[in-house]
Amino acid sequence: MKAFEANFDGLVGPTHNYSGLSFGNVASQNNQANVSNPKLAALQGLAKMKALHDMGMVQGVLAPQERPDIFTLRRLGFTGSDTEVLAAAAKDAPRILAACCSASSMWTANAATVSPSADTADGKVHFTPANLTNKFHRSIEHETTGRILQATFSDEKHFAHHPALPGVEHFGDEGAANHTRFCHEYGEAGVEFFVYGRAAFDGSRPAPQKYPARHTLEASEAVARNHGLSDKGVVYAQQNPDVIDEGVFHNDVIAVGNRDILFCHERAFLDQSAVKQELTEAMGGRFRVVEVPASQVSVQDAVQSYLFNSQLLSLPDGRTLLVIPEECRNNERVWSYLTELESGDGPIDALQVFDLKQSMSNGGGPACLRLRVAMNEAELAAFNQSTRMNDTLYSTLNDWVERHYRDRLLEADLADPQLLIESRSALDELTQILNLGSVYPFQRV
Ligand SMILES: NCCC[C@H](NC(=O)CCC(=O)O)C(=O)O
Repeated sequence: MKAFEANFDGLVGPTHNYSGLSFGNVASQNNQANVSNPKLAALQGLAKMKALHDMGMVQGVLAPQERPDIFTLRRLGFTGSDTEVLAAAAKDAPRILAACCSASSMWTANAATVSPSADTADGKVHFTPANLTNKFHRSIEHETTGRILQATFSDEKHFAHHPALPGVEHFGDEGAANHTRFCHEYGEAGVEFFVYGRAAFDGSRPAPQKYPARHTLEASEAVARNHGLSDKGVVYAQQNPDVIDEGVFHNDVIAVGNRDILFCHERAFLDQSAVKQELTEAMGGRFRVVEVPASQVSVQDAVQSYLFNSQLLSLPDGRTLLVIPEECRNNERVWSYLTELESGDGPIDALQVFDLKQSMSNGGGPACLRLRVAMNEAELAAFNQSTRMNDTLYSTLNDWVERHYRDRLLEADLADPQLLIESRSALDELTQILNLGSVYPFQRV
């Protein structure tokens, strides 16, 4: 059966803001307290989704989360009416309030790890929502993420859903941002490549010194077991701990892969030559690596431009496209590398630039915004078609954003009870547009 790679992008939620919540993520830290524009952020994301749909790619939408997260604030001891909860949190714990208002679920590369049916023992597509334990504001996503994934991929004949791993640092799991699947054809068994920052149960292994390694080897191994992957279909690699300390908080900031191509920086992995060899062997010798030398693009340039946070796509006409953020064009060294790459005879044929500045300013590029789900024709027909991008859904969602979103948000606005009302009424309407049922806590009380 023919199979395709679908990209499910996170729709940016109405509370998108810059709160500097992610220690180790340079953009998040540098833009703390800047004014955000949630409306523009959502429209920029939708424009990318529509463009991929127009290229003939299968494109889906994943709904954002309910924020402000009143339910978490109540768990933390804030009481009274919703308005009183917001006011008390703003007064006594403004940083906790900010964490409970983040629109960070937009970066759906962190939503889950997905294994296509060709790789799994039971022949189903498997999903494990990432626990995102390392950052409090992200650790409160996985439950609702799981419900949104179940509402998007609900047919039990084809889709299997697991709960997130235990929410402790030993099993820190950042999902598909640290997972890539290689294959020759999407419908054939592939090689799932799990990249981790540290080994939690082995203190003798190297680890970053300055910034956290969010993802552990043990988390990846547990996901591989739960998904029923075969030993020969899995390769593990450790991220170079030094580059984590230079701001590479996820592997998708320094490497991206698709089919039989790995595009990465030469300093991406610990013992990089062994990693390349292991992947090549697992791929039966047919594997291509495009490795960018530090002499042309430094790790700092990669972190600043998000060159590797690109989408490497196989277009319907067979060409390979690299989808990059505008920041790549604005960096002289990166752009000169890319111009050479495009005109050379390597595996990357074309470039497409997108303006994703609102998301980029929080450390999320084109690849962070999407969750890849490779599916065969039967699975494609079985997922929730109301979440599939097309011309009608694009204009419906644009109109929905125009009606519900603000174009300016500061930390001081997060306690505004009106923002909570706006956000909930927008999401209530969205669940109808996307036919999701009651996935949000406020719809379930
Ligand atoms: N894959 C990209 C994830 C970016 C995300 N940034 C944030 O959460 C920043 C939020 C803020 O600082 O307001 C993160 O670091 O996990």
